[in-house]
Amino acid sequence: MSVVEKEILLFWEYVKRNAAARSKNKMPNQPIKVYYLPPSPPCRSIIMAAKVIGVDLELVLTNIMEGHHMTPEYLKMNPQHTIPTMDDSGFILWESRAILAYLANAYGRDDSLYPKNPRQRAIVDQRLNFDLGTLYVRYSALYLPMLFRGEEYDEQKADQLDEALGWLNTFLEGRAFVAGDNLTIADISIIVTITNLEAFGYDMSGHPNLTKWFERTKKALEPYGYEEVDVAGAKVLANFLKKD
Ligand SMILES: N[C@@H](CCC(=O)N[C@@H](CS)C(=O)NCC(=O)O)C(=O)O
Repeated sequence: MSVVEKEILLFWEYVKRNAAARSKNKMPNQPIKVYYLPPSPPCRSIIMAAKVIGVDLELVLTNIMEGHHMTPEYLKMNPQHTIPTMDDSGFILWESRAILAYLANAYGRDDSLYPKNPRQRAIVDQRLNFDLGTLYVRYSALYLPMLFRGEEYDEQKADQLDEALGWLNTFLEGRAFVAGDNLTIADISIIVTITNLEAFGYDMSGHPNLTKWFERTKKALEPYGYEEVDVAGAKVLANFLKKD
């Protein structure tokens, strides 16, 4: 066999192996359960990502206002008692960003939502960690006391949130999406906070890259439930804000 024939054979084996691995991974055997509540921001990101990926979810309403997350059954599954929690044929996972990465890895048609290239993936991970450790923390510090305890707007906390939005604005310099040229799970994780801010009337006009990205990402997610899932959930939360 010539060298060229050997190369062709090896390549063909590689194509077949990959196709087999991909088709094995493609669809879950049973519907993936997600314990959720519609207005919950991290739950909204999971529902939109599943639609982008094209995987069906069985949504299990879990009303944390009524303690559905504190039952012995729920605590056995997730001792940290948070929503969203995912059950994929007995594989239990919580923390929305970990769930996003799992769904994209396990069921993504390709790796565009969560790249396999180490450096590209590292940028997506950096954005997800920024979201978890900084943006969502600063958003929560300002708004959760206002939403659930009727507290007043705190200027110092607002400045800290605006500083985080400024960093996000800088990350977006020369990029269409938060981690590069295409939509990734980092955009889907971050947009839910930005959608809340819009619903709460937060002025983001000082961050032009951010506002342009927001419009672009809304359009990208429009076919995947942006209005029905994300905006609708944010509006429910906005109703909790004290009106002057
Ligand atoms: N970092 C977590 C946050 C999850 C979280 O705090 N969810 C809230 C609802 S939005 C919750 O479950 N609260 C009830 C509790 O913590 O007991 C994630 O992204 O999944």
